Amino acid sequence: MALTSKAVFYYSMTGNTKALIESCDTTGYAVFDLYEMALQEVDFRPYQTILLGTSTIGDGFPHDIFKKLTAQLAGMNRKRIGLFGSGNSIYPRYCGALDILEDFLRTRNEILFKFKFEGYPKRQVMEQFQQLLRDIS
Ligand SMILES: Cc1cc2nc3c(=O)[nH]c(=O)nc-3n(C[C@H](O)[C@H](O)[C@H](O)COP(=O)(O)O)c2cc1C
Repeated sequence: MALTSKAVFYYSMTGNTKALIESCDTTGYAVFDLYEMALQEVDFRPYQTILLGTSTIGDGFPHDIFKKLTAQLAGMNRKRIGLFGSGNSIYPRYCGALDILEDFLRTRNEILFKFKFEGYPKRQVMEQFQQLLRDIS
């Protein structure tokens, strides 16, 4: 697989983050639902551009699966990364999972965007995200 290829890896608890990615035309991207995968099946290495999606739980954290993927995430180097995910602004750390992932990944990789949205994605949110996907070469 070419190193220029693109992939989306996402985890969604109640389907909001999943609904965003499913609303978009993801032609050109390999799309992986982390909920459906065994840990050992997750491999970021073949992809140069990686979109990571997660909602936020706890007190502003990504889902546990990302903790279990720490070694793989730490191994990411010179990737182009986009972060996206749903949250709820009644919590003090709105979509904090994305901030944590950004902090963890930004020194070794290029962060293309961080796209936070509230609850189930509205049409405008879907359109904005679709545009982001189109803008990534
Ligand atoms: C126990 C719990 C903790 C949460 N903590 C946060 C939080 O700290 N920050 C936030 O923005 N949203 C938080 N949320 C809201 C979810 O991220 C939000 O409902 C989101 O839309 C779920 O998206 P998903 O269906 O893609 O998993 C929390 C939800 C639950 C159930």
